[in-house]
Amino acid sequence: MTTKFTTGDILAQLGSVLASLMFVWAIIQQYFPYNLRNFIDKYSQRFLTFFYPYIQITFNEFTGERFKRSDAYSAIETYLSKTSSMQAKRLKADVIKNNTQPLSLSMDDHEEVSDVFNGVKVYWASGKNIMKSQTFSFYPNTDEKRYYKLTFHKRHREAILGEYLTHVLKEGREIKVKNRLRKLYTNNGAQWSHVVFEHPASFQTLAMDPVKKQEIIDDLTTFSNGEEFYNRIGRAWKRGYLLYGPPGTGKSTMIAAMANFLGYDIYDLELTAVKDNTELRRLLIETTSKSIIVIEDIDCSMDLTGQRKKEVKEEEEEEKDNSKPMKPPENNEAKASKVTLSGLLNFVDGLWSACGGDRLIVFTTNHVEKLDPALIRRGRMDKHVELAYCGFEAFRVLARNYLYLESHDLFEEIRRLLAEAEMTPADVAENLMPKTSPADPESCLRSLIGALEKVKEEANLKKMKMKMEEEEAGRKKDLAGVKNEEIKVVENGSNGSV
Ligand SMILES: Nc1ncnc2c1ncn2[C@@H]1O[C@H](COP(=O)(O)OP(=O)(O)OP(=O)(O)O)[C@@H](O)[C@H]1O
Ligand SMILES: [Mg+2]
Repeated sequence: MTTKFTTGDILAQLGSVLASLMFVWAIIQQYFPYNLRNFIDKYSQRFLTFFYPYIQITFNEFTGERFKRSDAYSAIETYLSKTSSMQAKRLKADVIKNNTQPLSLSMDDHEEVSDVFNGVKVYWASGKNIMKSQTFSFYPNTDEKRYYKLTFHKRHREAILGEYLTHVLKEGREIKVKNRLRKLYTNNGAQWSHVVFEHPASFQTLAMDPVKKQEIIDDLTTFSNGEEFYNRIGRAWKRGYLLYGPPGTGKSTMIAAMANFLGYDIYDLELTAVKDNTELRRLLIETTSKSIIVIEDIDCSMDLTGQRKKEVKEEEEEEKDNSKPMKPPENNEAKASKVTLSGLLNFVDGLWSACGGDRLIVFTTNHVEKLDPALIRRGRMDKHVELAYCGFEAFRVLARNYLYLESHDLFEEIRRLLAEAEMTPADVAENLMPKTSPADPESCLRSLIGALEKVKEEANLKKMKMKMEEEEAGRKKDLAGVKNEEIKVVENGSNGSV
């Protein structure tokens, strides 16, 4: 009869041999002189590696700099959190203030979990070394050095050291970016200050044509996963979006939805507060990767000749206001804007090539026709998105969000009216906002129908007025033509009489 040993049996045997050796080693450490201990340590390790086919790698929590947590350790911790929550018996929980996930879980000390990568099984164990403190303290001992130990068979050395570890670190970092508290930066002159970004907008709640929406989601996904692609084709990892449409169609809401979808920070750049191109460059270089840089109402922030309109307007008003003392000319000069279109274009084209990481730049405007074609050509603003008046599909999203309605008898009437009247999603949303508790969907829909009819009526009146004005102008023109003719005739007549 032959006895079969499973891999588990062999590992168990090796484990007990190791445990015995460790025990012997502990005794040796107590009683043998330092040199002899070193000697035994060295040769016992060689002996073990000869018979033990597994490789171990330790990732310490702190390396090098005393108070700096190792990036690899925290990426591994994040990477293992999902596996740990399913496999480990003892877990550590930490609260993270995040919209999507309230707790971060990791395995407790001296736990072990396994992971499989391309069919290869590896083991991750957590452990800690406690340093003996020389001083007495009432506080808990902080000299605990935690580590993760990765164990795998030596025949997989190449795959694990290369592909697997790269995968672990990349995925861990990505999850960390997604889970972090995101920030909204605004510039006060040349300084960024930030608050926590907690806008609830999402693509689900954004009312727009579903096909267009899916196109944008796909584009963003491709962009955010495109590091290798951008490297391969030798282009900076950036993408420009131009969002245009009338006020209240959801441009700012879409930016918030984009940031939530990608897990990016937002830098809301107020161009009118930036002194000159140098300051602009400095501000933009300070932005971090995985962020969206937003310039709202680009046509109002900057004139296409390079002078900011707001300030020019202010100056004009000041000139009109005689009660205010006039400022000395040099003061006015210092105040004039020096941020130019070419400065902005140079930045859009050039900076990201020098800074690593991915960035989206988003411009919004109510008047796309006013923008210089140089600013919005593809390559600078790669994707142009029109946020339009509310269509029926966009209305359905709002009805679902505001009133939990998938369908209703009044929907057909609303579909007909939306095709005839121009109303922004912001106005439609306002009409759908429940005015009673509990909400009465029908009265909200009727209020929307009333509002749409009013808009339609006003538009018809406006059209009629314009037509009448045109006809009046035409009549006046004709009359003027007739008068001119009469004058000519009179002139000719008088000439003839001479
Ligand atoms: N497409 C939309 N989907 C959902 N809500 C919308 C949409 N458009 C507007 N809203 C609602 O209307 C409000 C105003 O919208 P938002 O600020 O995004 O408009 P905007 O296009 O940026 O306008 P402006 O050009 O004046 O900056 C938002 O708070 C949001 O609740
Ligand atoms: Mg806006």
